[in-house]
Amino acid sequence: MEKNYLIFDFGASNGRAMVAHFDGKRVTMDVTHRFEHGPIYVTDTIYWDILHLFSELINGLKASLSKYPDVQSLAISTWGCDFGFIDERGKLVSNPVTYRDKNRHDRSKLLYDILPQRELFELSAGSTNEIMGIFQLFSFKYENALELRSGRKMLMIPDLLNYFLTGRACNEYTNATMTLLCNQYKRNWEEKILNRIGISPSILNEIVMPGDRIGEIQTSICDQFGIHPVPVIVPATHDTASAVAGIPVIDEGKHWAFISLGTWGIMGMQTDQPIISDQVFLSDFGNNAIPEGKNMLVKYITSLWIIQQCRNRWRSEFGNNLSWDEIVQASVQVGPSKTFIDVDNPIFGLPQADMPKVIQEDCRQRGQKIPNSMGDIARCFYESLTLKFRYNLELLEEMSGHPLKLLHIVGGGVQNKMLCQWIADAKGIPVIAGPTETTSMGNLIMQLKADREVESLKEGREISLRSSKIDQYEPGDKKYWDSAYEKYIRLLSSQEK
Ligand SMILES: Nc1ncnc2c1ncn2[C@@H]1O[C@H](COP(=O)(O)OP(=O)(O)OP(=O)(O)O)[C@@H](O)[C@H]1O
Ligand SMILES: C[C@H](O)[C@H](O)[C@@H](O)C(=O)CO
Repeated sequence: MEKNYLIFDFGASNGRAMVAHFDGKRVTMDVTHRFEHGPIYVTDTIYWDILHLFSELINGLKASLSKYPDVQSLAISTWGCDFGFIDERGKLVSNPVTYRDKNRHDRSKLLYDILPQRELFELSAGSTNEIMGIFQLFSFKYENALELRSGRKMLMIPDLLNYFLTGRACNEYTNATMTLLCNQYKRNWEEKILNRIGISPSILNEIVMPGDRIGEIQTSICDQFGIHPVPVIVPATHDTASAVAGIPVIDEGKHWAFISLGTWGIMGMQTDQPIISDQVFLSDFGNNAIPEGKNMLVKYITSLWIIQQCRNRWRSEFGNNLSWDEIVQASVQVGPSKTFIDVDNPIFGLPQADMPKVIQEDCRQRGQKIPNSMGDIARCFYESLTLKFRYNLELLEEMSGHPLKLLHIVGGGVQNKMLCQWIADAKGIPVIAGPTETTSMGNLIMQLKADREVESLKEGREISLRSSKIDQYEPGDKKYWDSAYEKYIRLLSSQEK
């Protein structure tokens, strides 16, 4: 008998509700609701509009339940890092601040005066990339912000949405590791970190694990919106952890790595334990939880965000119809790039009104030829990103002590076939690309586990493999990429000086 499950996958620029039909072997998905949203700049801060997100959650629920009243459960995954607070009455204190807000980045040095970066890494095992939650929490502390004066419970974005739905305030573990407030060996909050930054542990809640049932839609919400109660499961609420859970792994025994390719390129490998070492720290990698007590050793690389920002700008010049295809074709036509950027340079991670100009200015400052046309700029970006991936894949090989045999690329970025082929060529590794919807697949696997339809992540990934459209890219000629890589490495080392 076919069973239906409701998935909410909210990304940083759009969200969707999907109903997955599971026939015991395979899954098909029906997108029942889609919406756009985005960060909002006001009073020198960039916020998320959490009530807009909640109203879209309700729209997704209504659309899905009217078509599929029999869904077994629902589960929500969103981007990581960000959180809001509820006060002592259980009311929302304010809109959550986004991980791209400048303040949390600017204040990281002050945090490190209290809790040195290396110590933070060793206590949490996480990447000390400034997008992580602790930097925002510290920024609130520094400002003596209302969030901390009135806030009684800190809830990550999916935790907050779950709380609005069910009335239960808890923190799901994979996303909790995106705060750097957890000790990933003990799988619990790390009081040493909280004490050092002067935050009361009481703001943190019971930790729940992917696959746990946390309740059902509360009566007041059902009455208000004319829907019926549905069990609420926590998946890996951090979308990347869900994406990794959903990878259609073709050979678990091979040394494989992954890139979750979207606005971020989250590159890494699955390991049994968090890895804390000099090499991991110095390479800006870190650990985050994925389901079943497993770990991902990852690096958060600013990726298609840069070209998305460029497209926003180009659309204002060339018209709103400018497609990804046209940008990719323009980059193909101009031929090999004469210039490169370091996509990890913080200026590329911030919202920019004119990203093409920021790229040109960076090239000028580094004494490189300035890319002029849309094609030149896109080519410079796509090649730089490809080389950055090669660089980090080599670091992963050094860290793990094994050559990589296979790379899985998942997420919206797999629609860029040229980029997938370039990554295969530049690293000389076969790439399995797809599906675009791995986060939803990973979300579903945890609902299937909660419903005892599958026993393990491994079994879930076999379902993902049977149900997904994947493309294989064999590595081609590496000569061009070897010479480009030499130039790129020179650029990276000149930056360090
Ligand atoms: N047809 C296409 N050709 C080339 N690139 C594409 C195509 N479609 C999407 N992309 C690239 O993939 C990126 C991400 O796509 P999309 O927004 O569908 O994914 P997503 O999973 O929602 O990403 P995120 O969750 O990180 O926001 C786009 O910014 C774009 O660079
Ligand atoms: C940086 C975060 O992990 C973010 O949630 C990431 O998962 C993402 O943007 C994927 O779309």
